[in-house]
Amino acid sequence: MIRAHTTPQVRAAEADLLARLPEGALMQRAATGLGYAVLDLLGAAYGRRVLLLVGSGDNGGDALYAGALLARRGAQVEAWLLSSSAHEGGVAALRAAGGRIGAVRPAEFDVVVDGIVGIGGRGRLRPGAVAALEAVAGVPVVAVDTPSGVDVDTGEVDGPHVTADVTVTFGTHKTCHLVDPAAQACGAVHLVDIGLDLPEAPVEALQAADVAALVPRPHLDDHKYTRGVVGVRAGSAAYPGAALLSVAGAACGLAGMVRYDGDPAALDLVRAAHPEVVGPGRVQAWVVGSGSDTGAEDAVHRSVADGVPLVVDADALAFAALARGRPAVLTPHAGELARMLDVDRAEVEARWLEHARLAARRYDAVVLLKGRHTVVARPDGRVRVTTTGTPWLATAGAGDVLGGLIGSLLAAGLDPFAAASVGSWLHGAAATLASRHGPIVASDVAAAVPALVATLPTP
Ligand SMILES: NC(=O)C1=CN([C@@H]2O[C@H](COP(=O)(O)OP(=O)(O)OC[C@H]3O[C@@H](n4cnc5c(N)ncnc54)[C@H](O)[C@@H]3O)[C@@H](O)[C@H]2O)[C@@H](O)CC1
Ligand SMILES: Nc1ncnc2c1ncn2[C@@H]1O[C@H](COP(=O)(O)OP(=O)(O)O)[C@@H](O)[C@H]1O
Ligand SMILES: [K+]
Repeated sequence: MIRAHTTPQVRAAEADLLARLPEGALMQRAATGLGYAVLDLLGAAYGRRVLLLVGSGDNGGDALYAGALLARRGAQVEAWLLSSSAHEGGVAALRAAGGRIGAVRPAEFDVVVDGIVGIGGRGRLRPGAVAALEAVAGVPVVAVDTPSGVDVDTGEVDGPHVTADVTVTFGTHKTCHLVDPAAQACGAVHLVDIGLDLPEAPVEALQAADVAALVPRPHLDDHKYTRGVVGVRAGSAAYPGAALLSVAGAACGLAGMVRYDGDPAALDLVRAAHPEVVGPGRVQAWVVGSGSDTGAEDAVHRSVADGVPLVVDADALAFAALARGRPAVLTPHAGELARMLDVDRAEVEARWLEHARLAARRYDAVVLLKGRHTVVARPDGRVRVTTTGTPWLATAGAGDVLGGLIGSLLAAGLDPFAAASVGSWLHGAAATLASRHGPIVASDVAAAVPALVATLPTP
């Protein structure tokens, strides 16, 4: 599991550790990890030209000590001090190692180390920092802890900021490493363990091993009913394809049986494509709404009345309030969530975390906000971010497949938060697997799920 802690949590853990370690030890751990990460990127130190952008705090201190490490290995290191003060020990260490302070000719560097601000950054970057970033545009950047200029604890970006190739963070991940738009500014994120002892994290990202432990697998004595039956109420005369794709997601093999109880107009198509799918009857979970058109309200009513967990997607999201307080997963994209909350789509896309959490609280259900890094929020504020996937997944009908897949996980007994986060992880990873030979369509994603599950590590 990747865990993202808040700045106050990191500060508290740091204070705890600082009290037990010799002075400067923590920064040495951080700077050493940073220095080797820069070395990794450069391939070698000797003769390479490194520019440190140094702010007034400990983030700049990390950059200066890492610069000293690189200078001792033969790199030409220069530090551009962006403030009237800089970490004194770091400045002395860089000088002692042969590094230079000031007199910078920006175009000539192999890498820029962004030590402007980390978790102590407040508000927009100051003009001097913005000018420095403009001067080094085009040079690869390693960000220290966080890309300067992004909001560390929300993932929001409001103004100029660093766009890094690599971000080297310390002790734990922060929200900005997972949640867009800030996550897009991080590049590859590398975590350096500095020994912090941390509490439970409010934001996390499942990894393959976590998914392997959560994904339902049949027991020796299971039969189809004990594995769970998922029912699909999707599709309409206008949108029969949505029925097919929802069923395709539900019929990836993770539940024991799939029932189709949608528009009769789509039934023959469903039967022809999925002969294993049966008609209406008892289910352990419902998937409602994809392409449901005018039948959406009735589908939500009947599914809620059944008392089993449900996935509410697409057209049914307009009636999501009917599922309030039920074990439910609502699966809007940004435009749909904007309508649910009566705000502009741009507002949602600027503040993913805030809006996913707000909707989860307001609808008292798990909300899965679809995007590049999908955000899954529980009413109590806990969040999982999906980091699997590929831009090829932005294809019509992919959301229908996701709804069906999550429904099958609910039917198999996963709670809504687990079903949503595991389903979303599998969906993204299946898209990546399916797209290894090129472009994909939604049904390719469903078709790749079984092969993907086969690659999961044995728990
Ligand atoms: N907390 C921890 O556990 C550890 C922290 N370390 C480093 O320390 C950093 C935090 O250091 P600090 O608390 O000194 O804070 P930072 O160095 O992140 O930033 C604070 C400094 O930047 C200036 N500043 C704030 N907002 C600015 C803005 N918008 N534009 C320009 N300058 C701005 C402030 O005047 C302040 O002096 C971490 O990000 C990490 O790099 C590591 O050395 C080791 C462990
Ligand atoms: N840029 C992107 N990178 C990765 N995944 C994306 C991107 N854009 C969208 N997605 C994913 O693609 C799917 C699109 O679903 P959705 O918007 O519901 O489309 P549809 O309604 O056509 O099915 C979602 O799972 C979403 O997370
Ligand atoms: K930084």
